[in-house]
Amino acid sequence: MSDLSGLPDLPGIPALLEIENLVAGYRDAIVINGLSLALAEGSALALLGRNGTGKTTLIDTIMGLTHHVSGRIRFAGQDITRLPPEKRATGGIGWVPQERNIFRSLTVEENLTAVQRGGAWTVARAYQLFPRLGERRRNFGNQLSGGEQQMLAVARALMLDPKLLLLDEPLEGLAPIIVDELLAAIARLNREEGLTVILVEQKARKILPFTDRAIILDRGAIVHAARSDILLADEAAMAAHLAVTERPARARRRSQADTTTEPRTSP
Ligand SMILES: Nc1ncnc2c1ncn2[C@@H]1O[C@H](COP(=O)(O)OP(=O)(O)OP(=O)(O)O)[C@@H](O)[C@H]1O
Repeated sequence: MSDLSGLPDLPGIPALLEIENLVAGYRDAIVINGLSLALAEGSALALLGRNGTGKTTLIDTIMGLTHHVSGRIRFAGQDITRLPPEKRATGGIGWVPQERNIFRSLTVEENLTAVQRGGAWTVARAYQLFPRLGERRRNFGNQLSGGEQQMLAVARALMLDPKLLLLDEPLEGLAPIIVDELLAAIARLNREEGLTVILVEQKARKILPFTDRAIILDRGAIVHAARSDILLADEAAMAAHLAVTERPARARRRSQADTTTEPRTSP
C-alpha cells in the first residue's frame, strides 16, 4: 500500500497546505471521502485520476466552492475551512479553473490590470513569462486561441500574488507546442519563483516530469501516492489507477473547439 497521507517528504520544509479527513461535495452528493493531504511549500503536486474521480471537486473545495461536510483545511498556518472563496483568493490561493476565468470582452492587458494589486506580479512580468501575451496585449479575450486564453488565465491568477496555484486541467485540448510552452512556464513558476503548484491532469505522463509528487484519486479518496519520478516508472500503478482509454465526450468537444483556434504547427 502506498503512503496515502501525501505528506511532504522533505524534512524541515513546512506544509503550506494541510487537508485533514476532508468530506465534501454538493448538496445532494458527497464526492470527497475523508481525504488527507499535506503539501510542502515550494513543491509541485500532480493530481491524477480517471474521469469523475473528484479532482475538480477537490480543487473547488480548496477554493471553498463546494459543500463542506467535515474535516479541516489549513493554508499557510491558518484554518481556512470556513473562509469564503474570495478571502482564499486574496489570501494567497490562485485558481485557474477548467473554464478559464478570463473576460472575453476585455483586452489581454485590461484582463491583467483589472486584477493587478501592486504586488510582486506586474503586467510586464506576466509578459516576460508569456511573451505571446505581450504580443497580443491589445487583442480581446475572445480573439485569443485556446492556448493564449489559458496563458491569460494563469497570468490573471498570478496578478493576485498567490503562494499556491491550483491549475485544473490547463492542458486540455491544447496543441502540443502550446502544452510545452505552458508546462515550461509552470515549471519556471515552481522551480525559479518557488510557487507551490497543484496540477490536475488526466494524462499522467505529460505532467509527472514537471512535479515532485503525485496522488491518484478514485471515488474522492487517494488510492495511490508517490514521488512523481517513481510513479512515472511504475507501469503497474499507472495501469491500475489511470485511464488509457479515450476521453469523455465533454472533454473531446472542448478539445475540438480549442484546437481549431490554435495556430497551425504543420501544413
Ligand atoms: N455540481 C455537481 N453536483 C453534483 N455532483 C457533481 C457536481 N459536479 C460534479 N459532480 C460529481 O462529482 C463526481 C466527481 O466529479 P469531478 O468533476 O470532481 O471529477 P474529475 O475527476 O474532476 O473529473 P473530470 O476529469 O471529468 O473533470 C462525479 O461523479 C460528478 O458527477
